[in-house]
Order: sequence, then structure tokens, then C-alpha cells
Amino acid sequence: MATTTIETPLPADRTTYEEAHNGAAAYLQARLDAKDDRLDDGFDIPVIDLAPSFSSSFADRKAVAAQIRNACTASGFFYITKHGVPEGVQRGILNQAVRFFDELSVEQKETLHVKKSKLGLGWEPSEYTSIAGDQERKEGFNFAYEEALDPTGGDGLYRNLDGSHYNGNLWPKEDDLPGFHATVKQYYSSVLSLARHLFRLFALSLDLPETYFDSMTTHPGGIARLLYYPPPKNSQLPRTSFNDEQIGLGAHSDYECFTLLLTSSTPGLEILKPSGRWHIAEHKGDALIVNVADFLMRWTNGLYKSTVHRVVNRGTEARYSVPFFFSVNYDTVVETLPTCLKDGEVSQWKPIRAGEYILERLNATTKDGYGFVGNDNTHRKEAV
Ligand SMILES: O=C(O)CCC(=O)C(=O)O
Ligand SMILES: [Fe+2]
Repeated sequence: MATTTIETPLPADRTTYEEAHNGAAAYLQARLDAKDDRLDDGFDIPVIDLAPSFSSSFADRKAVAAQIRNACTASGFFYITKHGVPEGVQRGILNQAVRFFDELSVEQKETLHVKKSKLGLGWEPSEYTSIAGDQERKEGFNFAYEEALDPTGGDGLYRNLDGSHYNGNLWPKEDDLPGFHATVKQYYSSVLSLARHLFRLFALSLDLPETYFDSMTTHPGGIARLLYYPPPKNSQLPRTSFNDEQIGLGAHSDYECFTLLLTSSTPGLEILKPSGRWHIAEHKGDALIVNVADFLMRWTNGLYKSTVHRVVNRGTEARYSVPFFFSVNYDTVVETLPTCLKDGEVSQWKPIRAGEYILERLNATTKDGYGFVGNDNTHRKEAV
């Protein structure tokens, strides 16, 4: 059984919070410590043309799925072109990101401060969260799935990360940023449809029925962020090194199933190669970047790679990006897929409920690691 609802108790051998947290930290450290030069040969972020994946021919769709499988078992990252998210819609949300960070006053942003949210939503000043405890240069605005953003209208069963049922998004006032909400909604709904489409391709790539994940994405987790990375304070940074103060977003793997990333043309994304060196991801026109995140790694028993990455803006211009972290319904229990276990093989990971795991990982990024203010998990951790 790969899925269940929030009312169903988790199996007795479920992953505990501490195991999930420590396991993620150990995985990151192991990736950062690995130094195998030979394996860098052929390290690649392939470009996959999605046009045939929209064809009525099963063979065409399967052929795209095969390319996805190759990318996910190797670097864990790929670009997609002809994905159906119009260039104008991409430009629209990037422009809104510029407006959000440039035009809103600090007082206006303060009304949206992430400290008012139990779920990490709203405006995140650069010092508020950090992956490794370093000062990060990024500034963000986080928002999550809500039925009004879903072109299907959802199924009425959406639950937040903590199982609660309310709309936790903190939007700027329409008068403060006219048109912001409508443009953000346009991008979000377009990328959400694409993510559901990609999940069908992931299913095919794993020799599962094409609709295998459909019932798990009827009210999915889908946190999106507008991110702003200012240019370095002094001069242009060298390609290979940087001062720690210049880190935009620390080294991490993503938590959900996969991420769809839109960026402005200023590069900054760096992907960890097996040797421990960093591959600087180029910006490629209206292509989006897709990367496998931890759930797909767990679900595939490690076959698909959730690869460590970070952001450093080494240029002279600001960088803006819009990651969309696609999850299954937060009440889904993620446990190894039947096609990813050979006879006699055992799962590397125990089952875990999607929402709880993500909340745990997000809480760990807050300054003291105790979670977002008012979050129930704060008390759980204090009691440990
Ligand atoms: O801004 C980027 O290019 C990547 C952001 C990212 O990796 C993340 O938010 O998880
Ligand atoms: Fe990331």
C-alpha cells in the first residue's frame, strides 16, 4: 500500500521525527564529504523536450519517461522545454517578484512576516531562516496550495502540513501591489497542472500505471517561493570560491517529491557533483529546471537521486527565482514503491507521512531550530 489517509494510523515502524531530522542531516553531510572524482565523468543536467509527452501516443510518452528515468538515476536534475508554461506567464511572476522585494516598504512586508505563520508562510527576511546556521543572503515570500489556486478547484480535502484545515497564505493587500495576486495565481495554476502531468511521466518512468499517483495529488502540497538574491556586496565573486558571507541559500536537498524551478537570467544555482565540486547550472531561456527531492528518493528506495544544491549569486545583478515544491497530498504515507524493491530487497527508509516530514524539515531551518512561532512542534521539541 503506498497511500492512506490522515485517519489511518501509521505503521508501528514509522520514521520518527528525530530519525527523519538526523537522517536528513547525515545524508547532507555524507554528500558533502563524498569525494569521488571518477564519478564526475559525464555528470550532466540534460535538456528534455516535453512536447512528445503531451502526445496521444503511449510510445511517445514512454520515451520521454525513459529520458526522465535516466536523468533521475544520474544527476537528479534536468531542464524541461516545451512544457506548456507560457513565457509571458513566467515573465509575469518574475516581474511580480521584483515588485514584491523592491516596491513594498519594510512596514508593508512586516504585516506579512513569516513569524506570524505557524506554517512558514509569508515574508521571510534574510536572517530569519538558514539551512546550516550561516547567514544567508536570500529574502523570500512563501505561499502554499489553496483550492483557489488549483485549476481543478481541488477536492475539498486539503490539509496543511500540520493536518489543520485553513487557508494559511498571507497575501499583500491588492492596493499595495495591484495585480500581484492574479499574476501569481496564473503562474501557480499553470505550474501545478504541469506538475501533475510530470507525475504521470514519473509513474511511467518507474514502470507503474500512468495514473498511479493521480489519487495522491488531488489536494497536493505545493509550496512556492519568490526568492531574491542581491548581488555580492563588493565585486564579482570568483567562479570557484566565495566568502561564507556571500551564500545565498545553503547546501541542501529538497524535501518533497520534485521541484520545478523558474529563475531570472542571473545564474546562481550550484549542484553538487560526486567529487564534491559544484556544477554551475546555466540559465536556458524559458526552460524550467526539475530536480528530484527526498520523497521520490525514499519512494524509489534511493534509485532516484535527491541531489544537494545551493545558491550563490556571483554576478553583478540581483537574481530572482520561483521554486515550486511539489508534494503529494500531505496525508499520504510515503513508503517504498512496489517496482523499486527487487525480490529479497528491503527498504532503506521506513514509512513517513508527507506533511509531518516536511514540517519537521522546515522547522529545523528556523534560527534556533525550534520551529515557527506558535507551531505545535515547537512544544514537542522543547519537551525532548
Ligand atoms: O533559487 C534557486 O535557484 C534555487 C532555490 C532552492 O534550491 C530552494 O529554494 O530549495
Ligand atoms: Fe532547493
